[in-house]
Amino acid sequence: MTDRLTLRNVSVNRGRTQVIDRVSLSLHAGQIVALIGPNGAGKSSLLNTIAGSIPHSGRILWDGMPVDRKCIGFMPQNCAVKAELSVLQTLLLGRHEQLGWRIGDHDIDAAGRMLEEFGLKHLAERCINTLSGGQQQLVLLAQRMMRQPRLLILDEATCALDLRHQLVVLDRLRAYVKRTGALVLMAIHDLNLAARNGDTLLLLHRGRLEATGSGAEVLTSARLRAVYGIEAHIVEHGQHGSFILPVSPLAESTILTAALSPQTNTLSALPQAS
Ligand SMILES: Nc1ncnc2c1ncn2[C@@H]1O[C@H](COP(=O)(O)OP(=O)(O)OP(=O)(O)O)[C@@H](O)[C@H]1O
Repeated sequence: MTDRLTLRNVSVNRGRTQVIDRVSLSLHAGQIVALIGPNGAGKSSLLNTIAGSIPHSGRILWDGMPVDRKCIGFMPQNCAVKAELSVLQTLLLGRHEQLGWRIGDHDIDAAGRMLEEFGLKHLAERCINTLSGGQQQLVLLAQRMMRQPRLLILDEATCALDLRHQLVVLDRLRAYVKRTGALVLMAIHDLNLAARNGDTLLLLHRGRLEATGSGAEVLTSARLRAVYGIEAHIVEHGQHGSFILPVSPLAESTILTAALSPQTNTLSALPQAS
């Protein structure tokens, strides 16, 4: 049986405000799930809750059991490192639960392979707090993957990366899912990246799960208008599927009244990029 992450009626309060409102979902492992939604929608709150960092009501189960934190790799938003550790030491810490008094050759080899995979080998001896924001983000992601988690939870883990590194990371995550059958759950703001790389998209809006499905199912012009408050075209692009072309923000007053009208989802008149 494939592992499954199940949420039943999960609600979260922060301060006096309910920020997650009765979210229920069921996600099978062996896929990348992109969690999207506007600023303040509750993405980080939901991920922190699943990772066990925030109290909640309702049930969160992994394969029918309460989630064992040992099977989770979690990279929260803005998790810059201040410690004076080398990049190699930082990666090895990803395995701290397995490390005994000695660090074995296989751990060093695994860290070496991971550094290579992420193009970080030349930085192995550098102190992590001297790296750029994007380099740190890559190191911390590689560290989480050193744990070989069954459930990898990433909160905007590509936001500091240039375009090439974003693609490299998503490529690595895809390979990881294929190799291990893990579930990757990642909050991401770039909707095109989410649609292209997410097997399933979860759209969160004001703490509620607004839509679930493939990129084409979730990201319609009408939804972008109603949830994000933007006018956008969904441009069909042959074998690459569709992509979102943001045009303009709606006036605040229009956002609340934006209707969900499926007829306006595709603008086929736009020129197709070659
Ligand atoms: N520590 C906190 N105390 C009180 N309210 C909080 C706290 N952290 C977040 N919130 C509120 O919870 C709501 C959801 O915030 P959250 O960070 O989960 O959203 P998000 O979708 O991740 O946003 P972003 O895309 O901006 O990162 C927001 O209204 C935010 O102001």
